[in-house]
Amino acid sequence: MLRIAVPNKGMLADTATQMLSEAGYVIRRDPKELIVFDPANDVEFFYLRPRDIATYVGSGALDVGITGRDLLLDSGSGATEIVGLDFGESTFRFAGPAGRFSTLADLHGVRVATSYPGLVGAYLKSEGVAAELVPLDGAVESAVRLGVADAVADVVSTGTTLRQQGLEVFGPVILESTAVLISSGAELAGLPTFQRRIQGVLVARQYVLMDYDLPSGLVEAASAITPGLESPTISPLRDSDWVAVRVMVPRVRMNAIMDELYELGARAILVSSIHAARI
Ligand SMILES: Nc1ncnc2c1ncn2[C@@H]1O[C@H](COP(=O)(O)OP(=O)(O)OP(=O)(O)O)[C@@H](O)[C@H]1O
Ligand SMILES: O=P(O)(O)OC[C@H]1O[C@H](OP(=O)(O)OP(=O)(O)O)[C@H](O)[C@@H]1O
Ligand SMILES: [Mg+2]
Repeated sequence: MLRIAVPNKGMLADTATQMLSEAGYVIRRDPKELIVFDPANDVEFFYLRPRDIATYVGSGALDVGITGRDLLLDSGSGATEIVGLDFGESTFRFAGPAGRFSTLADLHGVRVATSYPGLVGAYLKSEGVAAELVPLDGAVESAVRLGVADAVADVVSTGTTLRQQGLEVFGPVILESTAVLISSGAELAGLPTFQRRIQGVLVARQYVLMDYDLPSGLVEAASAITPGLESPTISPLRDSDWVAVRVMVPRVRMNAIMDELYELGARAILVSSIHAARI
């Protein structure tokens, strides 16, 4: 049986649970439930703090898990990233009072507050910067105003929290983070199926199905616009001057592609959602 760690709270929890539901797994009905058994799929889900998930998976206590790349690296655990999950994107940055710092080297001998001491310590070491870390549990942006640190290193999403505290980012991006699927490295019988199901959810979210009618002489030009994953499906129409084309296209490009196809001469261009996929 595959044992899977899922965030029980925080920024990643809702989307992670929704992905599992879309992948056909049993999810918890009550936020207080910590362990959910899914006998039909031979898996067990453990709802844990996102910050602890890499530790459980790295130790081999659990087989796979969903967490943030930043949390995985901060943990220093031996778990490995299998695939990015296209949600929970953030950047990890240094920030300080507006105008006070401009480069990484300015951090020499300075106090840096963070709730990611493993990640930040390793980064500063690799860059040869000797700063003093001030480990905090959260809300680190307040540390400068309150005088316990000179700068912070933290997750930045919209940048609103920094701005409200009169701080601005400086220096290089420490990390581009996203939610990731991580594994203990053990080769387990159920793992390939779980991975394919998660991949199927990603594909269903990233792609749409596009159908259009096309003058048969334009197939090559249209295939250049919509090459599909393998190759577009071309079906005959009753009017032999026309064909029907069915193809997967990236959701973010769907409208631009419809415009290009229409200009080329395609008509009756229809888009539908993909509910599940195995690629
Ligand atoms: N706007 C955001 N704010 C905070 N975390 C975000 C944001 N966007 C994405 N994330 C990601 O979510 C994860 C952090 O999740 P979460 O906030 O639940 O953990 P935490 O900060 O350690 O816990 P808590 O806030 O409950 O103390 C990280 O991987 C982070 O990169
Ligand atoms: O750039 P923004 O959109 O403002 O988001 C970034 C903020 O969100 C997170 O805080 P969270 O709510 O997780 O609280 P925490 O600091 O206590 O972890 C993060 O630690 C930043 O403080
Ligand atoms: Mg947080």
